[in-house]
Amino acid sequence: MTALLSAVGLTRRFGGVHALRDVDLDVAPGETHAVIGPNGAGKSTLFKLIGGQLPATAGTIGYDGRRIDRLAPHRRARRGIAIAFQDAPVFRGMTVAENAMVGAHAITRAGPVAAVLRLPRHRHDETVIRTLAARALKKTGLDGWADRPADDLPLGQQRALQVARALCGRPRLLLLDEPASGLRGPERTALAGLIEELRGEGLSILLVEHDVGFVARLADRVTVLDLGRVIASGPFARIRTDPAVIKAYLGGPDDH
Ligand SMILES: Nc1ncnc2c1ncn2[C@@H]1O[C@H](COP(=O)(O)OP(=O)(O)OP(=O)(O)O)[C@@H](O)[C@H]1O
Repeated sequence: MTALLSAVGLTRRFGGVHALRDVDLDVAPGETHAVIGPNGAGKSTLFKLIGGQLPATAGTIGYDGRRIDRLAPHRRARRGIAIAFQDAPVFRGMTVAENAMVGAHAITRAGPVAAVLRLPRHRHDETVIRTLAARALKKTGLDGWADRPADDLPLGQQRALQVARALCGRPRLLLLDEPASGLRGPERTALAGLIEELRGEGLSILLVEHDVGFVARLADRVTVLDLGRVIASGPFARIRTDPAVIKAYLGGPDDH
């Protein structure tokens, strides 16, 4: 099957540091693909390259049959790539629904000037945005919180709100950056259930996650990075016994 996302030879240097070296990775339509690796492996850098927050030093990124690696982040968002960053801010002083709506502005046609001037096409957009937000909050179990200040949300619901915000952009590919980080058992289980539901609806998901149980439950395929390189890729059951993966996580005598 043709991949929805296809990164080839992705490389990113920061001065003398190779954060990513010649990384190939693809996400098939409807697949949940996890990226794991020890601290400093290059996972966040990979996400930023795909989202467009950072340019690559070398390599290409194809999405839906076209190259996107020179597009600005908002143009990638319009094509259906949404990112839920673990540390993305919940805007304080705004309601939960208003926070979710922020994710829809990226894909509306009128843009911010029309919004300020309150042009008719902006008013049309506003109706669309409200509908998208209401749907996303229902899907993420936050509909009961819609009019409450976002500051009131417990951590589990804040993560759900990051996902709701991303869903407002009507993505075909959802990038999730350590969604389970800091969550307790029941919150983690609820979030895993939500991600499973989204996968069941055919959404393609690329997930960076440290929580091995989370990855084992959700990922169809796992790519393991170490020191910026892909050291293994395949189903979780296979990579967990891969000697290179075990060595990367536990360290070997020649690492010191
Ligand atoms: N803006 C930057 N400037 C300089 N070096 C950077 C920058 N961003 C990342 N790096 C370096 O690139 C390498 C990969 O970092 P990255 O944050 O992508 O790893 P990671 O796998 O996400 O790590 P973690 O699991 O700790 O979040 C590290 O050596 C890091 O120090």
